[in-house]
Amino acid sequence: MTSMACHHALISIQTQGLQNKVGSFSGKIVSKGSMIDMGLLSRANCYPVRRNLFKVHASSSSPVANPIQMPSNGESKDFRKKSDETALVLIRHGESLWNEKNLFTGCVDVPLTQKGVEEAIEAGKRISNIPIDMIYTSSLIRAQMTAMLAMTQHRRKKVPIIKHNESEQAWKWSQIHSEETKKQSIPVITSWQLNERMYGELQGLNKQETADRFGKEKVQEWRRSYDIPPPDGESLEMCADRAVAYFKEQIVPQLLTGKNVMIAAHGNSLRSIIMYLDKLTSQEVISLELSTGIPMLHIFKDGKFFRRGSPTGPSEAGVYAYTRSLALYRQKLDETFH
Ligand SMILES: O=C(O)[C@H](O)COP(=O)(O)O
Repeated sequence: MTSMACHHALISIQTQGLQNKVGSFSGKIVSKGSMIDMGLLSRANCYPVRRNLFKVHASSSSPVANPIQMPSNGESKDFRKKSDETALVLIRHGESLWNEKNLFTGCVDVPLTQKGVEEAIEAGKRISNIPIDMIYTSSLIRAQMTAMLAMTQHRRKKVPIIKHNESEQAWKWSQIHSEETKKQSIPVITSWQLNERMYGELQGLNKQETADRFGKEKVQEWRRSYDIPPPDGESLEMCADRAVAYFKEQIVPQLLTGKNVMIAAHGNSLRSIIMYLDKLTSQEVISLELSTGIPMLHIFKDGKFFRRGSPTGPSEAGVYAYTRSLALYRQKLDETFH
């Protein structure tokens, strides 16, 4: 596959040097999977209090194969046959006001532009036929806006609800006291560990002016290398230490219980997670670029992650025919919501 064709197929991922590692991005060739570190899953949790708060009953999940609740005699009935695969959707937030101004943003909490809002809605259309049972976002508003706006387009029409975990009281005061209403909602867990890499002394500086001042190569090294941190900031490796650890400790257990998960986060926190999922080397991750507002799909099956490319192809069939389970899910949506 030429790099142009790859670029077209995946849009946001620069693939040079990556094809051999992850297989074809056209979706026709199954990509190489990554074994989950099962040892880490059972390791003592770093966030014991939070973990209990986040526990969601497995019965509220929507396995890919038969996920939706079909109305029957005016009542909802679950169609839940255990599926052996779950979907993992990753999405970088839409354009922010500082992306527009070309400023280093990092952990500064900046909202989306109008274009970013539109990108999030467009992303939502592209994943509107993919099951989503849980959403994880960073604690930054641009990722949260993106997740919420994307979900307005989902055909299942469940309501995404932020689980407030800043205190026991906030948690308690935001409880839902109807099992039926709970079934029609999607928990949204916000977590600082998914935040953008902290850009240190670069935060608020113009990217072009910084390159002019320190040299293009130096700035590119700060922005894309694996282990060289920007002044007083986090390297990708440091960002991975918290983002990938959170992914393994909090998100993988949800996938293992059959939950379909969406993560709305940031260029570099997602690069570190994709590096883990696709087993990229520290050299390969240098050329991994994520565009704003482009969703990416992985399938989790038998403890491995399979990249399914980005659901942005010209025809949706090319996207959703990737797996039989996703095709079945879509068929159920067609039958129920048409
Ligand atoms: O934090 C930022 O400035 C951007 O969101 C990501 O920056 P990058 O393109 O340098 O990775």
